[in-house]
Amino acid sequence: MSEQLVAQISEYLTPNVPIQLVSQGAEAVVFTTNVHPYLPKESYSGVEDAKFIIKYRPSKSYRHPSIDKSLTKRRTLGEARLLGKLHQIEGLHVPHLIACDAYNGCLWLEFLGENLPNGMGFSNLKNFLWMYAKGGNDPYDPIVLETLYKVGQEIGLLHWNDYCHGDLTSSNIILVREKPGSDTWVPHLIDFGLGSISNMVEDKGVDLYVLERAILSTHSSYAEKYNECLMNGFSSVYENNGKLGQKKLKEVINRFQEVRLRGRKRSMIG
Ligand SMILES: Nc1ncnc2c1ncn2[C@@H]1O[C@H](COP(=O)(O)OP(=O)(O)OP(=O)(O)O)[C@@H](O)[C@H]1O
Repeated sequence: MSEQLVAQISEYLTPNVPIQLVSQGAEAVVFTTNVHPYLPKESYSGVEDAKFIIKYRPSKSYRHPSIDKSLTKRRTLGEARLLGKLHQIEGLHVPHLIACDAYNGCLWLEFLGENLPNGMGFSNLKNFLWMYAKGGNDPYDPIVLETLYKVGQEIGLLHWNDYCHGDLTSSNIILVREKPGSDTWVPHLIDFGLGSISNMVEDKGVDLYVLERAILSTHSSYAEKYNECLMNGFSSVYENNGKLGQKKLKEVINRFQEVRLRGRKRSMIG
């Protein structure tokens, strides 16, 4: 990370907020901190390892300052609003929004997940599947298949409620244990920077295709079964919604197949 960026963030957050870098993407820098943005320390300091996420969109010097300010504000506010709305959908899991400073491009979010055993990395879906594919475990362990089904249900709920993710990779799905020590995982969807309210089957088909490709490219030997479990979970949400659900499911799946076909043609042509 450049010195200029570190200085920009440190000045904004002040030395009272110690931060640790998690990732630096094209648009945002993500940190963890043990400081809550507004609760007094006494109210959570008893909680072991209190941790929060800070997602910061730094200003971009290559953009005109006024365009930069308005883009930063719009994107930060957009993600915060979406998280707020998604949080109200029963059964859907996204991080709690703790605070939003749209003018400075900053979101504070609930920290989700944990480090997987045996140095298998952070508990996102990608690493979780690696753990079962590589770690001498059964890649078709019932825990894996059940977790994938639940991932499909999360996406089904998102789409059924007419929201789309926009960047549905296996790293943007964080798995959280149902209870400490439990082997049951609850998938949470993160990173709604490209998310939208959309009833368009095209957007839904693209979301499904992006995730299918992500699983195919990292877990090719098991991808067929994995994607089947995902789609079973996805379909179950629509099928629980009667005839309308069945009709809409057909539309989404048809479009998903079209998107897949377009993707194949594109990769054949190069
Ligand atoms: N609520 C959270 N709990 C735990 N980790 C998180 C959370 N939000 C983000 N992260 C971590 O930070 C990483 C980047 O976050 P996010 O995808 O939201 O930012 P981004 O800048 O859009 O990233 P990218 O450009 O890589 O897609 C995630 O892959 C995850 O490891």
